[in-house]
Amino acid sequence: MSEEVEGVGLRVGVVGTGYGGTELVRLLTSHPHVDELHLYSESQAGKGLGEVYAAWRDADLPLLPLEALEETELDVLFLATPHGASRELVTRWIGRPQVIVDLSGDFRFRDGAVYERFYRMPAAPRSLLEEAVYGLAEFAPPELSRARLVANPGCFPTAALLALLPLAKAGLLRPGSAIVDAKTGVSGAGRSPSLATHFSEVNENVRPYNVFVHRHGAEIEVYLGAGPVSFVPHLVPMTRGILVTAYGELVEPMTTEDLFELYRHTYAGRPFVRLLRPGTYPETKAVQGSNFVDIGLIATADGRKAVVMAAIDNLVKGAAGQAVQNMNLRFGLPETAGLVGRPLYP
Ligand SMILES: NC(=O)C1=CN([C@@H]2O[C@H](COP(=O)(O)OP(=O)(O)OC[C@H]3O[C@@H](n4cnc5c(N)ncnc54)[C@H](OP(=O)(O)O)[C@@H]3O)[C@@H](O)[C@H]2O)C=CC1
Ligand SMILES: CC(=O)N[C@@H](CCC(=O)OP(=O)(O)O)C(=O)O
Repeated sequence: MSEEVEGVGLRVGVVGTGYGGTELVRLLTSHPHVDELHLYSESQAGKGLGEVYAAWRDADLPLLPLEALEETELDVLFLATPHGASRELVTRWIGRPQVIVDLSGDFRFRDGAVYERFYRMPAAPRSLLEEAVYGLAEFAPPELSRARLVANPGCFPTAALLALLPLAKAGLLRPGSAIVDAKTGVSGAGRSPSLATHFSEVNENVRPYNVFVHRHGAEIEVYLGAGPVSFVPHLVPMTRGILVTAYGELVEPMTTEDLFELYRHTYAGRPFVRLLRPGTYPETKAVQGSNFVDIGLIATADGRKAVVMAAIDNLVKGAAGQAVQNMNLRFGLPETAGLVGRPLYP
């Protein structure tokens, strides 16, 4: 899918050896335009990645302390760190690597007060919030191509916004009518164990959580721009994947075929959006391990409501994959560079 761009070889760093950071390593180690890859870790510095993850036991990937960021010139630094930690790291290192791509929620809201309400911690300095470019890759603004700081979207917002933005941008979604029902795999909660992600709490169980108070509900509302959104996430017993089923009232009646044409037009030429023909619906297994988003849709018989379903891998399109896609767009590389792997199936 991707062609080589002569002469571009990036020096890349990744901070954090959690699930997001390690997924970045998986993608970046086979990226055709990454010349150098440096890994930084707060808790595991001095070890190799293979000591932290058995899957990497044969790899020569040393984990450097964060202070080593001082010593290396980087073109891109990915922060796969929790909110709060990312705020500190960006404040300290902005401008040193040419670009920082942050996977946390710290720079996704321009309005620090909204951030503080949902994340319950102090927001980053206003100048940085205003500078950050929200990297929903398929809708990224032209400023992405010169950004110093990219705020990689949340996993649920990525799926929900890709499902609903074509309608909202066309003025066809009735404000305040959107309902987003979402199911997520457990890796969305990161690698640190907790009671909620304990095997016996998750296995053979499905449960809603953070109903109407999840911070991703606020992120979806801000970037959808179609009034309040009712967002209900559910935890389901799988490792990777998000399936969003979004419902919205239409401002004017539409058929399923009208919807399909609108989405086909909106996503024409976007390599990671697989729009499914009416009558076919997305499933998480068909995107696992890949940067694809599969989108299916249908209108109600009276044409007054749309139901749009989107499936992504939360660790790829919902995190590390989209972060690499943003790096590609930022540096004028083929959008698909390093992201051509097929989904794992079954
Ligand atoms: N998991 C997912 O599906 C998604 C995650 N995200 C976001 O991406 C970020 C990373 O998520 P994920 O990898 O899943 O989380 P994990 O909990 O698996 O990993 C986070 C890593 O951050 C590092 N870290 C923790 N505290 C600090 C600190 N104070 N300073 C520096 N580094 C620190 C640790 O790495 P080390 O031990 O090496 O120090 C830790 O392993 C989070 O902000 C998350 O919200 C976004 C979208 C989807
Ligand atoms: C299963 C699970 O717990 N998922 C996480 C996903 C959040 C996330 O990763 O996103 P941020 O970067 O916005 O923190 C959650 O619902 O909070």
